[in-house]
Amino acid sequence: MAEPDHHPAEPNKSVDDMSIKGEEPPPEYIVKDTKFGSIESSPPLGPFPVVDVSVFSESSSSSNQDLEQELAKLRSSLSSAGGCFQAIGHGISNSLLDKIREVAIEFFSLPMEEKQKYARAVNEAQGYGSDRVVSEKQVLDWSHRLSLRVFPDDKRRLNLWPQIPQDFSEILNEYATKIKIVTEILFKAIAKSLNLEENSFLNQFGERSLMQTRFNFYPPCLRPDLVHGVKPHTDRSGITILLQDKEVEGLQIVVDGKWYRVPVIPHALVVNLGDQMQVYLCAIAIFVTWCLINIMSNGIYRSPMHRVVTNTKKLRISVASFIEPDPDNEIGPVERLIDEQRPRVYRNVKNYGVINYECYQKGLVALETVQV
Ligand SMILES: O=C(O)CCC(=O)C(=O)O
Ligand SMILES: [Fe+2]
Repeated sequence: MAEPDHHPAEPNKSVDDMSIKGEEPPPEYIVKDTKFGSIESSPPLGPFPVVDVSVFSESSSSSNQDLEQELAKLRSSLSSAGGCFQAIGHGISNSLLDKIREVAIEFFSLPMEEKQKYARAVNEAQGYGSDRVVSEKQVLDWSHRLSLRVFPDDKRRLNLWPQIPQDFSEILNEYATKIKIVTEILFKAIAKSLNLEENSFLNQFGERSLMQTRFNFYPPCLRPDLVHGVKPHTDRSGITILLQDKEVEGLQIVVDGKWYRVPVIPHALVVNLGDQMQVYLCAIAIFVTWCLINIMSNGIYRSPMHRVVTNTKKLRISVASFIEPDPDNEIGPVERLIDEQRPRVYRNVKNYGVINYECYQKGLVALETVQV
């Protein structure tokens, strides 16, 4: 039966099936528009600093000098140098990081029939499958995802949490709980790096902030030069904490208009800001100019443009956790910070996640569409 007009067709072949059979990517996967730069598997390694976040934790006994040094790295990485850093000293054990990757691979290796039990329904965000199709022109990405809401925990849709491997739910719960703690430490550190009150972001995100964890699977592709694992986008979140594959590279980030590879550091977490933080910080950055000399000289903290490329030989997985405020809250620059000298840059928006997703799937820059 034909799909109704308002649902552009979902892909009829699965990428893992095409990958196993060694099929060339069909036309709907082939990238034609190179507005964001052509696909290169090996651009230079990027200038993404490694930040020891243990110095930010309340129980830390590190010296003031160490704290200032890590805060300086945070500032430079989130403003000019690509909007991303790799966090070590985050307090999550190597064995838990390995376990979450293992259960991801075990799930992905199950027969399609089993995985389909957790299939994403058309027009829903959670579940297993390819990305939702929102436009006839959408170029499809060479990846599958399993997306699950993990917080607030009363909002979990447990029927979409895999039963095989058996310990999947337990490990995800343990991992997500630890990531939440890391996020709280980072929110406080970011506030500190801007000379803001420590709880500024925690208060804005609130007790019931959302956390969505997405397992990304990128099967090998015969023609990595023609497809994206994930097309160029900025994250819709406030902040994203990404566990990369332990061995296989693929993530690239734009710095000053050029693509750079993000190196694999097996037990580090890649941290980047998302659009919702950029909107919020935009107003704050103007408000607190006097204490931001070094940030203002580099622009404000940004949500970086990134993409994933595939390769011919190895499956790549990653586990991304997106933290954002309640979608029913209207977000936007804080009203009292806007006046004639400090004009509004972004309009207020509700449910920004939907705007972000539909824009990037159509090849647009999401934040540009909410500028005034
Ligand atoms: O797989 C990765 O390294 C990044 C994935 C990503 O950008 C995303 O899920 O938003
Ligand atoms: Fe992303």
